[in-house]
Amino acid sequence: MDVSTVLSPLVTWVVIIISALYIIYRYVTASFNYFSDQGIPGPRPIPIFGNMWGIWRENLPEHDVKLVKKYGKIFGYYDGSKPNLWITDVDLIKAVCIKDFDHFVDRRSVNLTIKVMRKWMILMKGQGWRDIRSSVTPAFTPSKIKLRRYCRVRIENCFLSVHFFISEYLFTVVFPNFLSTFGSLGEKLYVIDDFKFIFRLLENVILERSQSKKKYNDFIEIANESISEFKKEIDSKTSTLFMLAAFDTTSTTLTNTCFQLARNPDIQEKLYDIGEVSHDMVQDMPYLEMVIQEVLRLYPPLLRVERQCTKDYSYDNGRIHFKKGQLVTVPAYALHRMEEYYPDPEKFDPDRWSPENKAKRSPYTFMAFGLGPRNCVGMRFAMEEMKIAIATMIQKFRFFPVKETPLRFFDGFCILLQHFDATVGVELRQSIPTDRYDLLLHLRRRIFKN
Ligand code: HEM
Repeated sequence: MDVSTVLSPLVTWVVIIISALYIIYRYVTASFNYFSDQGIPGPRPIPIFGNMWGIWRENLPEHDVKLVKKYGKIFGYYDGSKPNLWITDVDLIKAVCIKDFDHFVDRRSVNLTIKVMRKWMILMKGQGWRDIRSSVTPAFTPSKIKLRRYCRVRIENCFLSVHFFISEYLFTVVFPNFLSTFGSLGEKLYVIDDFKFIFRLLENVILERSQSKKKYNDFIEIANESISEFKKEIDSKTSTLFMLAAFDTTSTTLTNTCFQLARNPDIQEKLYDIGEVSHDMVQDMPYLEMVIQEVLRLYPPLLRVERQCTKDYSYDNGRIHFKKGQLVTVPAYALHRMEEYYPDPEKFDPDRWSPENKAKRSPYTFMAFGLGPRNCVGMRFAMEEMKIAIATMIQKFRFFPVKETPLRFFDGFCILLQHFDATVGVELRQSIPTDRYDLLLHLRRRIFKN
């Protein structure tokens, strides 16, 4: 047999395969010179995963701190193949979130077809977001909040938390079109049991309330009122976001506050001296507010604040270009731990928030509630709710550290801070006839279902 007749189909196949691999390689790495062309530093990306390979093994808060330390205040990162500029430079943060917000209206596209989630305000875009934001905002003005007496924050509520999905979320970041392409499979991945529990709970509460005339004055009512005032086609599922945004963030912050108070008895006693609280008093509790702000600085429940460029933009006389579709990340957790902005950053020090000390710092160094027109709509509500909860707890209980106290957060890709294990000692302040009565709150968090 003629060797050339055998070789030529083989050679043809080898050439086809190599060419195909080369084309795929070029396709998946096409965006990888986006930042280097602009002279912006950053970690080297790899095909398909960009800079996210192995991130599921990392502890995300620590990962973000390391990156910022290594690459500085402005650097390029790739979520899969998508360019994402990380910024901790206060002028650029201000430009993106406030001054030139018009170019950065949206958050990342998740392309959800899942009915229950696609109307979440946090995921909405452009005009749809503007419409719902302007209808919801009036429900959170100080006068409206004042009308609501939500002292019914029960201790179990404080510690309710949704175990946010790690692998599922990572998947949608690297492959953003997956959910829209594989609708029902996406739904199965995303809507985990914890979510279903919350959805069902909320639906039942709303149904029950619709059948009674009783006023509850809590955030479920806020969400529902503002949504029903909104004339467009919005269903009650929108309020599931309020429930998640409100429960998870506030419960995490209350847990973290208990920890810091346990470790800092002087600060705890200073809060106790404030005495009984009422709604009106809570407005004027500067020290309590300083304590909560310091807790939020050390542990911002949302580790990263994100924007997507919605219109091409150029910054600093064209030094940095943002193309439509590009992502921008403000790594809040890492920003809050930058020595330059917060000296001795690991130290819990509420005095950083005294008016004099605050005035020495740029306001754009604090991102716990985000910034600008797209910041947290529930910020005032959350602050008041937490102030009342903490002041009420401190009057009744004293927190103290126990052996297993180290506060740890889950490893893996989850931009919500999730406790791995949180144990704190609690004793009743009132003297009880027999002896001191010690309670141990064991707040064990499990990512894996039992
Ligand atoms: C400790 C409590 C809370 C923290 C730390 C927190 C933090 C945040 C952050 C960082 C954002 C993103 C902001 C940005 O991108 O600039 C956000 C958005 C949001 N938060 Fe909160 N939040 C808290 C409580 C609440 C509460 C109580 C509610 C509702 C009652 C709420 C509702 C929302 C909504 C609807 C958005 C999306 C806003 C939009 O896209 O326009 N949050 N929150």
